[in-house]
Amino acid sequence: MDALWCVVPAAGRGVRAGGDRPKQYQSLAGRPLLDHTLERLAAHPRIAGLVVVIAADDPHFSAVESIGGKPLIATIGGGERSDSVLAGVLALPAAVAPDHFVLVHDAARPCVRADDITRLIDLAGVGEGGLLGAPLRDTLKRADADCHSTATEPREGRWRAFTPQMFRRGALARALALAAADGIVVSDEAMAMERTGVMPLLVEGSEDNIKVTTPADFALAEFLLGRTR
Ligand SMILES: Nc1ccn([C@@H]2O[C@H](COP(=O)(O)OP(=O)(O)OP(=O)(O)O)[C@@H](O)[C@H]2O)c(=O)n1
Ligand SMILES: C[C@](O)(CO)[C@H](O)COP(=O)(O)O
Repeated sequence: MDALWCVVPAAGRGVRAGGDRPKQYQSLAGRPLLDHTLERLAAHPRIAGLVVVIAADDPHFSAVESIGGKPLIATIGGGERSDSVLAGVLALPAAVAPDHFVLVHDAARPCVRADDITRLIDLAGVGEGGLLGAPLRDTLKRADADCHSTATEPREGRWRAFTPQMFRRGALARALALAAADGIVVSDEAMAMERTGVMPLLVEGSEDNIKVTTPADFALAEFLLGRTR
């Protein structure tokens, strides 16, 4: 399989992270979180190029034509992550044919391991795509509005979804557009594909592929940056 392009949704507001700027531009080990993620993706030998999706009013993004020797295209996202991902898929170069696989990886996940990306490409690339994730290992509780546990949910067969997620360009664009037309906000690409009858392959990845979401996640991500590659 040829090297794949990767769409990087980076148009979020980072509300849960707080701070004076969206989390993807906050400092992680002395540099913007987004730079770590883009450089890690660009360093992967099976990634051909990156489409980074930014907010229309983003004053922080530094436009460059390449990173780590790989082409970098910037495009404008939308109100929901799924809108941004669709915009990124549509902004891929024309040379990325509809049946070519593409990756989608959150800007907010800077600690993704290269070996996990390789395994996803190798395992999910023989079917209709898939995603990195990990089986739930803790007991799962259902909470009421007052944070009291009302039930224990079965965890058998339950996974946490990570990114990258990997699907064929045309099928992904159609699935995302269909969800939007149906008024459904999908929380990941796999959900959009599942709605079309695809059963994405779950590929177990490292639990340190954290999504930086709250202020506390920055310290953990800094710790993990030095221990993952
Ligand atoms: N309209 C949006 C919303 C999110 N994202 C991106 O999707 C990734 C995962 O989303 P999340 O962690 O929820 O980021 P935010 O939406 O920024 O966080 P919050 O919900 O706390 O505002 C992030 O890299 C974020 O920049 C995006 O490109 N476009
Ligand atoms: C796509 C994702 O990273 C899978 O776990 C996650 O859904 C994105 O975070 P969000 O807060 O749902 O946008």
